[in-house]
Amino acid sequence: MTAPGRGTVPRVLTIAGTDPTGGAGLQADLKSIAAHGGYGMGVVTALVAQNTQGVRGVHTPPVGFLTTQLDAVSDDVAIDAVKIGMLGSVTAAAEVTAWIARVRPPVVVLDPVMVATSGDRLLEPDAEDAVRELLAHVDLVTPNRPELAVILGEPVAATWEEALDQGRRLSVRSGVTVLVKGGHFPGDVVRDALVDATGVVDVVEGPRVRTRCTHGTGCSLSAALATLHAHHGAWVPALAEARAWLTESLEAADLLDVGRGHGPVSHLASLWRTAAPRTTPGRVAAEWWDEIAVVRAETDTLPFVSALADGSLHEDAFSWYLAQDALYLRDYARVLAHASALAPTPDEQAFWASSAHGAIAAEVELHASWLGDGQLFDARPAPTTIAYVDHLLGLAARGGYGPLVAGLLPCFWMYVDLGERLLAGLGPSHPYARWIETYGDPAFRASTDRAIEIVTTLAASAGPAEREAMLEAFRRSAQHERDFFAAPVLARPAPERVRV
Ligand SMILES: Nc1ncnc2c1ncn2[C@@H]1O[C@H](COP(=O)(O)OP(=O)(O)OP(=O)(O)O)[C@@H](O)[C@H]1O
Ligand SMILES: Cc1ncc(CO)c(N)n1
Repeated sequence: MTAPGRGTVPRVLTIAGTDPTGGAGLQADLKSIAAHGGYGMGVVTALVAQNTQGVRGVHTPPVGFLTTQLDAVSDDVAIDAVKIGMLGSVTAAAEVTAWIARVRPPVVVLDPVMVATSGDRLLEPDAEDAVRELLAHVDLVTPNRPELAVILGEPVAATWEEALDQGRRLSVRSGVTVLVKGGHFPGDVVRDALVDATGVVDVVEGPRVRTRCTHGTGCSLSAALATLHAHHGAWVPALAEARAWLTESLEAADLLDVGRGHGPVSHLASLWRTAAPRTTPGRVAAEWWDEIAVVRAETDTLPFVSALADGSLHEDAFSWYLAQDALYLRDYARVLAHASALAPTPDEQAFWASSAHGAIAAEVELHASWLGDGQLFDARPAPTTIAYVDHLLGLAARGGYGPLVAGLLPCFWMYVDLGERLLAGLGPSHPYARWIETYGDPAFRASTDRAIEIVTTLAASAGPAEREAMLEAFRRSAQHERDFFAAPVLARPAPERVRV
């Protein structure tokens, strides 16, 4: 998605009642306007104490204050479109009518709100005439089945054809385009029709979404139409786009899990699906660590790891493991050096270079102190060692810094985690104490934290595809870590070998 240019975001005002649960009224309108790329503004006609189950009360501020709000907007902002929802009272309807006549916004959509989805009245019965008067000043009116009947002073339409006929008559009488809404008719297909005074009828059909969450569909649709008309300059394409959006928003509505009655639609579902989900380095770290929870648990329960922890590990198995680790470290250091070469900042460049140096130093130290005088004990790389190293060299060869450093991370993170836990449970005269102390060391923790910070900061700001590639590299390295620890016991069950 590209950022909109100057002057391309329509400024859309909703004049409506409120819904503190955010599914209908002004709150829903603002979400709908935003979902369609508009800048939403809101003037409150009435404060409604309602939720997904019903209306508890309505507080109407003095009508003079409604005008003060309206003028505050129109005195300052060039308005591109207006949507009018709940008016509540005769005086509010009259005030809004006078303001519209004065300001003459380019596009006005009237959703003649009379009754909430819950069945509660939102318009004083004596205000119906005032709503009819307002009709003369709007471009589109969007009544549902009962509202259409009330405005015409006729019985509620029994069939879709009857509703269309009522829409036609209303349009002829008022000169206003009517959106006849079919949401209240049964059937698997939901139809809406734009009817204009010349008799042209444009029907838009869509599947009926099986959900109880239809609270505020009318509000959201009319706000969407006001915004989309500002984009398209015509009602038919605006309705086609709004209906496709509404279907998607209804389909995702249950996932919101808001309220116990008729829940709201998920206004931003489409954007959430296509935009990269917002995250933070901390969240990435928590998710990725959790992502490898099973691999970590499998590593912890390996015979090699348990025997290392309690010190019962056979010396030969340990030496075999260390020889493999020395072989691993040599190439790991090369890959770290490659990360240093690719690093975007001097700080990261230095970090990976210093880690490369640390890995080589560790290899030299292993040779010197454990494996004896430069002789690797059984020094051919095992399949697990080759597999891990090849994975890392592959990441380096493919050239992407993100997946490469994500692939390097488990070698820090899983080791420090294991080292710290083994160190905490270290008994006296443990044969492998020195090895454990290396990895449980606070300096190694500090390096690990820096590596986590570099990788997760990069992942948090990456697009979805790059982040997934990084996670995949991280996941696969974690599996290689586990397999590396599984190899000594699996490859050489309790070897009774004599050292030469
Ligand atoms: N279950 C559904 N599946 C698909 N579209 C629906 C569904 N329910 C309503 N719609 C659509 O939602 C829009 C509003 O419909 P409806 O006729 O119910 O308006 P409304 O009664 O003014 O809404 P509300 O008072 O709930 O805000 C219409 O475009 C309608 O076709
Ligand atoms: C404020 C307000 N406007 C409209 C509706 C219609 O759903 C509602 N429930 N609340």
